[in-house]
Amino acid sequence: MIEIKNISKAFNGKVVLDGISGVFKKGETSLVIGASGTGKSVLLKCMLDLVTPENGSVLYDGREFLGISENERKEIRREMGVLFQGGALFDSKTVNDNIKFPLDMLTDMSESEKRDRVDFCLHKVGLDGTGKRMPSEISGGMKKRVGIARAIVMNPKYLFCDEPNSGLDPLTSIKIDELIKELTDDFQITTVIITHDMNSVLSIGDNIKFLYKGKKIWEGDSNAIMTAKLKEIDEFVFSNHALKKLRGEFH
Ligand SMILES: Nc1ncnc2c1ncn2[C@@H]1O[C@H](COP(=O)(O)OP(=O)(O)OP(=O)(O)O)[C@@H](O)[C@H]1O
Repeated sequence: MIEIKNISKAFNGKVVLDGISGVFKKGETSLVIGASGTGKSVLLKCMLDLVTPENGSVLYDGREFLGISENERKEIRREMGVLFQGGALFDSKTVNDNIKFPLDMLTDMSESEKRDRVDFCLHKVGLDGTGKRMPSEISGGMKKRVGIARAIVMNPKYLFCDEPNSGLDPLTSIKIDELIKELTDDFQITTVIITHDMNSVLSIGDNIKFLYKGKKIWEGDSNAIMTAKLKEIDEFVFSNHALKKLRGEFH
């Protein structure tokens, strides 16, 4: 479980996050949603300590993450996996070596142990047999899967996904969502996903935190969001033409 308390951040006097609190539960896919520029990525960076908030705390299973020594922070960092927007693979490394990278950097496992772990993760993301390919030789959806395999290779307690569906077609997006959900469930990970994909909201939104102009103005699950009585949510949810049509606004 991750708990954030009263996170606030300003850049050059402009408030970007305004006292955000909340809980991300183990075994759940928790989504942070909201329009562009509303502070989602900055919140994620605060949780990863890539940006220092002016105020607030981030607790990983009760352990404070901000303002602690680098050694203590390293311990918690080893328990995190991050799927960066666009996958962020090393173009000059094979799929195998991309996935193995955190093991090389952070563990003293033997080469054969690392190979087993990489094979296991490749299998988990449905990419058996592709380890020797280069990133340039695989599709966008496969690159995301490789990014996910790398994010779970250290067997993380916490998984962060920044816009996991960006640049993917709708069907591939659904498959990536399903994969993240399945891994979260199988390994009881606390998963935090930044998105504005309504399909993800409806299909894997165990918990949804809705940000608006730097504040969390609503929280609930994928069923509750469809009937939430907030103008800002209505604008966000029904900005999608298909959903508007379902509601009968188009004739
Ligand atoms: N390093 C920075 N310096 C100054 N302003 C920043 C910095 N990082 C983010 N901002 C500002 O903070 C605000 C929130 O940005 P953020 O990237 O969190 O939005 P977002 O909700 O993730 O948007 P998107 O969905 O488009 O990715 C924006 O106005 C952005 O310009």
